[in-house]
Amino acid sequence: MQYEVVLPAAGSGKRMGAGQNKLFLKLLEKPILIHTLEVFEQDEQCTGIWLAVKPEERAIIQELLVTFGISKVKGLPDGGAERQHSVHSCMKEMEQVDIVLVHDAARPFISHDIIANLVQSAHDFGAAIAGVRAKDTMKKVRNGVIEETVDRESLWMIQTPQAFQFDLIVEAEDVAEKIGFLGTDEAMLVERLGHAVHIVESSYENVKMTTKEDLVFGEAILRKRALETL
Ligand SMILES: Nc1ccn([C@@H]2O[C@H](COP(=O)(O)OP(=O)(O)OP(=O)(O)O)[C@@H](O)[C@H]2O)c(=O)n1
Ligand SMILES: C[C@](O)(CO)[C@H](O)COP(=O)(O)O
Repeated sequence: MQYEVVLPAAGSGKRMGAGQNKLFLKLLEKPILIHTLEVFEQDEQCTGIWLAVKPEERAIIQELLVTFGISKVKGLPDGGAERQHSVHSCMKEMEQVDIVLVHDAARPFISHDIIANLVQSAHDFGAAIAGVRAKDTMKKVRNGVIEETVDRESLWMIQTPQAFQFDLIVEAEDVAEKIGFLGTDEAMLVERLGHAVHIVESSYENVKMTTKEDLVFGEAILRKRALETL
């Protein structure tokens, strides 16, 4: 089942502390951004990629697309102050499609089988997001003191891709912009509309490259996968 993907790539990478957009940092000699783009370039079901970028980084990203042979990018709209704004910027330029995925460009390790499950679930139910079950005990903390231990059995660590029927996510983004609601993921915007969002079990390898430690994990995952192909 075909889909288009929105990849927000206009962040500043503050938590990475690299002094640049972390997506340009390399994992085994290839930029994080390219690792992620290649997943969708190589997925036959992906019919288009939309990349939200900082205006001052557009030229360098266009050069990277040519260098690495990424041909599916349909547009590079300006990113916004927040991740949600960057995503919405892409949505405003897209033409109608059935299913659209939103995926952090900082998550290079998503697999085609999980993407396919998300697309099918979004087709069936309207909205579906990737996640993994919490592995650690989770507690609410206030002023440095434990306030509550949350029942771990019902807790999931949410990732991207987040997959939606196009009209649903466009409505959710438009409403959020109109009322000034800011979420940390797209699912929050759809939940606010009262629409059920389904979970699709993902992989613990689908790590978002956020802090320097994640780069170590990332290169280890790449080496592991290289050994598996031998
Ligand atoms: N205004 C923003 C903020 C983030 N992103 C993108 O959204 C994804 C997830 O965001 P995050 O991991 O938080 O990236 P940064 O915002 O760059 O990181 P930080 O919060 O540490 O600055 C990344 O691919 C990032 O490039 C974006 O397109 N526009
Ligand atoms: C969308 C997300 O990846 C789901 O876990 C996460 O909320 C993004 O957070 P960030 O601070 O914008 O990286």
